[in-house]
Amino acid sequence: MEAARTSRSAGSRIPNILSVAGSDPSGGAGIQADIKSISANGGYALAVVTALTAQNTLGVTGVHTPPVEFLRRQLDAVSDDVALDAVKIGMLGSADVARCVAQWLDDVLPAVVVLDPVMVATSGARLLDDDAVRAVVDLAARASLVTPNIAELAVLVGAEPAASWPEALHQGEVLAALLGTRVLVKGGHLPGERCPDALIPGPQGPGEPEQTVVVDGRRVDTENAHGTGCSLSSAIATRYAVTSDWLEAVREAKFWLEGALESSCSLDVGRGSGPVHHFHSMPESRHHQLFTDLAWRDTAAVRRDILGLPFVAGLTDGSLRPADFSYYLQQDALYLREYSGVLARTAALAPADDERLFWLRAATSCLETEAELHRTWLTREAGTRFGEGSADPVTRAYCDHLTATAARGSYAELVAAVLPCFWLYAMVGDYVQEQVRDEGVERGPDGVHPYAQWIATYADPGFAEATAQAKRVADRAHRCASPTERDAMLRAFHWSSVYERDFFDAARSSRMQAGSLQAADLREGAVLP
Ligand SMILES: Nc1ncnc2c1ncn2[C@@H]1O[C@H](COP(=O)(O)OP(=O)(O)OP(=O)(O)O)[C@@H](O)[C@H]1O
Ligand SMILES: Cc1ncc(COP(=O)(O)O)c(N)n1
Repeated sequence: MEAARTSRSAGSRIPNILSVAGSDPSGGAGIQADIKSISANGGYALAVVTALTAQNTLGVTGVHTPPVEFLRRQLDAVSDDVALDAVKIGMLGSADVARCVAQWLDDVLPAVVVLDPVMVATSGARLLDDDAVRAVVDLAARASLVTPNIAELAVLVGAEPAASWPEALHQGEVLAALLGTRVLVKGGHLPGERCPDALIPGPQGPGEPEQTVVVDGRRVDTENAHGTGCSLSSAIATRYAVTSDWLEAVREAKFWLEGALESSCSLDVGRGSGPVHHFHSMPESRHHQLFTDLAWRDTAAVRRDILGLPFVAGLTDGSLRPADFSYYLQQDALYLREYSGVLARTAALAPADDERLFWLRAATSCLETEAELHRTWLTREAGTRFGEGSADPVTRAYCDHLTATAARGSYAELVAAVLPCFWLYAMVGDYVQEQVRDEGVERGPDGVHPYAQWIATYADPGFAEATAQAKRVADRAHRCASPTERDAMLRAFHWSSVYERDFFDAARSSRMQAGSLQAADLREGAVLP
């Protein structure tokens, strides 16, 4: 039964998928699994409850079935208002319930119906009365796809459970012919290293595979298979509503379920057969993201500012005034002295030897390698010595921020505060080097780029490796940090990034300030100091 009522508008809208199923309060099967599966597969989940079970991962201790009149009310409430792209049916429980749902299907004629003929829970509890099988078969004839497991397949065709895959396929073909609809035979309960399913076509229609297609799959070694049938059928209904292709829907749903089974180990729910992790491939919540991803995203605007600074353009095409570069280097030399002290403090707080060594090396190299560049340039070009002069307001503020964090913050916060000095320099170094290479920009009078040595220092693979290591340490610290500490890390990273930006621009702003001061004072006829 295809067609009749279709939803308001096809296309890119998120499809509405209704689950009509029993409730599993432990969340692994039934309507709870369906809602997660539909959501994880890109649908909007609606849910009508056929029965309430009292169950957990160990078993079912009770079933309560509300009056069928109320079931019909729930069904009508949904279908009177919402255009349904697909309906997935799970636990029916009794013949009355099955008949009620069948009647509603006849009245509403949903475009797509996937029936998972739930009969027995993994734990062994019966979820369908003995006398209800006939009513389920009647209902199944109205479905677009039926997805029985090995035991359910046997009951539906009135045979013993298949002991082999070929036998299961044969029973699937018998059922498809009996019902006149598609059947998905599931290999989950058969032994073997593989876990194949097979889509057996119903009556031929356009786009319908003519023959049975086996969709092979790996068997995941896990005890957590509670609710796989519910999750699979909901996923297929959703993916079909998106793709309009049964085979594609089965392939996508099975691939997704394999991941959910694999990731079930990241959950810790109950002592029995646990649930699968429905949201294994969804972007993790902000709480579970890497610090470096969060921090990088949060400071995108600051980085845009940095790459747009005249200082960076001047470094790239060599047009940066040597006086501005000397100013910058002089401030940087003052900064590096304090920064190396802060790195040494970071080392002192480090929880493990490898991290301690890393920060100590960074503190040393900061004074040795980087300072060398400053020494050479400053002596040659500016006639001053490394660390001479006084800190301007930006340098002062940046150093105060770092030393305050070193004095009062946790290790994680301090790591976040020192990280931008690695990361943003590596970024600028790479950016400038790439531009110089790609655009063949101006060289100095001797054919050499005037700032080649600076560029080489920060675009150096060794510096890139140190930056990568600092990022790994920050992510590790973030994983162990409390929520308050995590917020503090983001704030510390943000402020250091802002200071980095202002630092690159400090020579120009101090010149502009002096210039505007001069202009204003001249206008007023004042005498400059
Ligand atoms: N260990 C496993 N590894 C990989 N796939 C599995 C595994 N167990 C089941 N599956 C898959 O899960 C889906 C459900 O299969 P299964 O035969 O277990 O249905 P079911 O018995 O109706 O499920 P449920 O356990 O929810 O009752 C099928 O696609 C099957 O291939
Ligand atoms: C409400 C409800 N519906 C379906 C199942 C079958 O799932 P499983 O076979 O994994 O126990 C269940 N246990 N509970």
